[in-house]
Amino acid sequence: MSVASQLLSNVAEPVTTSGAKVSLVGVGQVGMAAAFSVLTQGIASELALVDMMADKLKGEMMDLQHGLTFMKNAKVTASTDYAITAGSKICIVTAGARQREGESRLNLVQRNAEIYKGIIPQLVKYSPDTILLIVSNPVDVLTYVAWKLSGLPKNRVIGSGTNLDSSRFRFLMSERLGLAPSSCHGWIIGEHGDTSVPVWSGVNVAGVRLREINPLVGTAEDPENWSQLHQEVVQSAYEVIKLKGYTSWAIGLSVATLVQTILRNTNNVFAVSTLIQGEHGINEEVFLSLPCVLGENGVTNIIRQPLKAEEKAQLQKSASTLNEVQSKLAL
Ligand SMILES: NC(=O)c1ccc[n+]([C@@H]2O[C@H](COP(=O)([O-])OP(=O)(O)OC[C@H]3O[C@@H](n4cnc5c(N)ncnc54)[C@H](O)[C@@H]3O)[C@@H](O)[C@H]2O)c1
Ligand SMILES: O=C1N[C@](c2ccsc2)(c2cccc(Oc3ccc(F)cc3)n2)CC(O)=C1Sc1ccccc1Cl
Repeated sequence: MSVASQLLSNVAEPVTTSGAKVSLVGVGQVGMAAAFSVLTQGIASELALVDMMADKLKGEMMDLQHGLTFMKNAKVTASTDYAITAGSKICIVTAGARQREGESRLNLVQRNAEIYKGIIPQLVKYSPDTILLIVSNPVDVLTYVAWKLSGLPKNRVIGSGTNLDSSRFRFLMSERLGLAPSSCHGWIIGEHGDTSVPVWSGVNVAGVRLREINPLVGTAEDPENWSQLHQEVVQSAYEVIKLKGYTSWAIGLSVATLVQTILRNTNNVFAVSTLIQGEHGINEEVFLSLPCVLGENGVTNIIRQPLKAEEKAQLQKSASTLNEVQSKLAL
């Protein structure tokens, strides 16, 4: 008799398909930061990794497995075969090509859309009830591409959107006020990246709107130049790239937080990319970020934020731009 059979007195067969399985495609800088965050916070009971680079994939899996004694236990698997993702509650997609020096966003979109054609149908084949969480850039267009390729309902295809933009904004606000970032509230909406939209009317601490104190906050006439905070959100992205060559920890933590909210059905609100056709006078079939209620069924509600005319105009401009880009894609 084996040691195991002498050691273990069997009572019942263990369940093999865990209830909190998360799959992650793309074990690059962002993917591994997200994987590490999900595991160290004990968010998933099973984590399946997929990538096209077999050696890196196996190495990352082994390295995470070797740390499991220091974490709440989880099953960590990896394969270039999407069958490993079967039964996933959530599939995170960070796979994609990075923007080349001088490459247009449209060209990047087309390259990544092609990559998605090999990923999204496979994920849905093995996990037809999954929620897709898209991170690859340009994230808003690629969330639309994932929605179209997957055939899933709009509530189950979510982009990380301006969740990272908003967390950077809250950190920068906290630095100005000497408060914890979690006590500084501000929402960045619309298109992720350079053209995101800060909703200045809602920026507050403990419900005290900065605009109640200084009505010029967020305007060019503001002597304190609070609008620089949003410029710094964009600048800091470029600065991190210049300093370390990529970004990982903040986006990884933001993805893990979204995953936790969905798996635990906690109905927290985050700025994520969702199909916003019908909101704020937008008629195009585009994904942009608004404050969304997240739970086990994905996006269950969009918060109806009162927006200034200028903020609405910026959203509508982004919607038109994305619609133009999407119309050129062969999906
Ligand atoms: N949404 C956001 O806020 C945000 C923030 C940071 C980065 N990003 C984006 O995340 C993406 C990943 O960034 P990164 O720094 O991790 O890049 P990376 O190059 O380090 O990793 C990408 C990974 O994808 C894999 N991959 C590529 N094609 C694949 C395919 N067809 N199938 C499976 N795997 C494939 C690569 O092998 C690589 O391991 C980029 O598009 C980046 O712009 C988004
Ligand atoms: O922090 C980040 N690192 C990035 C990156 C990561 C690895 S290579 C490039 C990065 C940085 C700067 C510009 C840059 O250009 C793009 C390119 C395509 C695109 F769809 C969005 C931004 N990308 C990806 C990315 O989305 C962020 S967040 C961010 C980016 C710009 C402005 C504001 C924010 Cl919050």
